[in-house]
Order: sequence, then structure tokens, then C-alpha cells
Amino acid sequence: MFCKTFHATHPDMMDSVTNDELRSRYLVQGMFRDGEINLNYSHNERFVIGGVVPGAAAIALPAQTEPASAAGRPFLERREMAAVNIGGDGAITVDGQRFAMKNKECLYVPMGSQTVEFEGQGARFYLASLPAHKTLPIKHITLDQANPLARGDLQNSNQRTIYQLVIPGVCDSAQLLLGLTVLDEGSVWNTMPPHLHDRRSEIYLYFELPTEADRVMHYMGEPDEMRHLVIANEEAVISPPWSIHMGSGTKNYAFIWAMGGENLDYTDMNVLDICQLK
Ligand SMILES: O=C[C@H](O)[C@@H](O)CC(=O)C(=O)O
Ligand SMILES: [Zn+2]
Repeated sequence: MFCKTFHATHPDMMDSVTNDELRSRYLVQGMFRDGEINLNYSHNERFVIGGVVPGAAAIALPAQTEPASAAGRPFLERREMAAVNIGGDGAITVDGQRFAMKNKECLYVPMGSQTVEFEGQGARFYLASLPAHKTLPIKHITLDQANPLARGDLQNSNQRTIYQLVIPGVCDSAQLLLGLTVLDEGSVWNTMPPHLHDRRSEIYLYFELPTEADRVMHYMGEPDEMRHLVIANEEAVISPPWSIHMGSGTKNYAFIWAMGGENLDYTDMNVLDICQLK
């Protein structure tokens, strides 16, 4: 069912891991493959993240496979999910209700949904799912409906818009908080200055890096022991609660951030001073 399981980790192990080990623990690759759905499991908040590239045929979210008592039951029996289209026009059908999905549109799919089908030649759906304890209304969210936060400026190469998509006031959820941040041309820094949020884990999916040779230098780790991962287009990185998450790209780009944890308060974060970083 899952391409890979990512274990939760203690920050102590950062002292001894090589770059390759760091990548194998936190970097999620190979999610977007033609005609496939690829899901990955993280023990941080029990996040499931993945990609669906439908191509000519529709692709359904698979049923659970384990434990035996849950086998064959819907994937979202006890989970909620958001799907964001990072490709061309497509559609998602949930229990017979069809939603046309354009680029950068999001669908919140509640706990208890039985069948979820993805379609559209050229569509690319990013999926982020977390355990849920209640069923909320299904909701299609466009960037126009999102809560936009203008951050940074061109002089500091970090001018960007943070579109909050799944957040109280825009779309109710059990624990998922999700949004999409778009950097302006000439700006390359995200999440500058960085922050920590001990009550939530977060996953960033970087996309719209314009060429094969473009990369984002993503920084993680405790603020005084930072490490980096070099990330290519449409790869994701897991950020444990003890880790900062920030990056600088070879060009401007976009990324989807998804958080899970014990509250839905986006502002529950400690913003760091750049001079605290090492
Ligand atoms: O906890 C919140 C997340 O890390 C992001 O919303 C930050 C972000 O999109 C940015 O500053 O560019
Ligand atoms: Zn964050």
C-alpha cells in the first residue's frame, strides 16, 4: 500500500547521519509517476502523503489493506485528506459528487468518504492525509477563496504569498492545516525567518521549479545545528516538530505546506532570529 514508511526520529541522530541517510529519512521522492498513485506513510502525526497522475484512465484511492479487520474498508474511514492539483485541468469524484479541479485548486475530502476517484490527462494531484476524529463538510477551495498573507519583499529576495487553504475560516478540518505558498519572480527564500512549532509536524512539497536543473536548498534540524537537503521539483520533505524548515531556490518556485498536530492555530509557532541559527 505504501511506497515507503518514514519513522519518527530523535534530533540526536542528526549528529551522525550522512547526507544520504538524511535524505532517506526525510526526503520523499517519486510520488508523481504517469498512470500511478503513490502513497507514503510518515510516523510524524501518521501523515500519508502521495501523488496521483491519472493520465488516460481514472485512478481511485485504494482501500485499506491492513490490519485484517480494516482490509477493504475505505482509506478515509478514520482519516481526512486534502488534494491539490499541481498540474493541468482534472477532476475528483467523491461518492458520486464530481469536482472540476484546475491548477492550484484544493479539495478537502472528509473522514467517512467511501470512494475517491482522480481523472484528467495532465492533472497531477498531491495528497496529504491525517487521522481524523470527526466528519466535516467536503469543500472545493480556489486561491480566490484562500486567506492570502503577503510576506517578505523583493529587496530581501523573499517576496511571496502564503495562501491558507485548509484553515479555520476557510475550510474546517479535524487536524489538517494546509496551504500553498507562491514566490514572486526574483524571490528565492521561503519561511525566512524560520520558526519552530513543537505541537505540529509539517511537510513541504516543492513544485514549479522551472527546469530539470533547478533545486531548492532546504534547511532542517535544530536551529543551532542546521543541515541541508538539496531538493528537486515535486519532491517533499518531512519536518519533525524539533526541526526548522526553510529554503532557498535557484529560481522562484511554489510549495504546499501541510501540518498535523494538536491544534489548528497557525500562529502557534516560535519565530527565530536569524542570528540564532548555526
Ligand atoms: O508553519 C507554517 C509554514 O511553515 C508555512 O506556512 C510558511 C510559509 O509558507 C512561508 O513562510 O513561506
Ligand atoms: Zn512551519
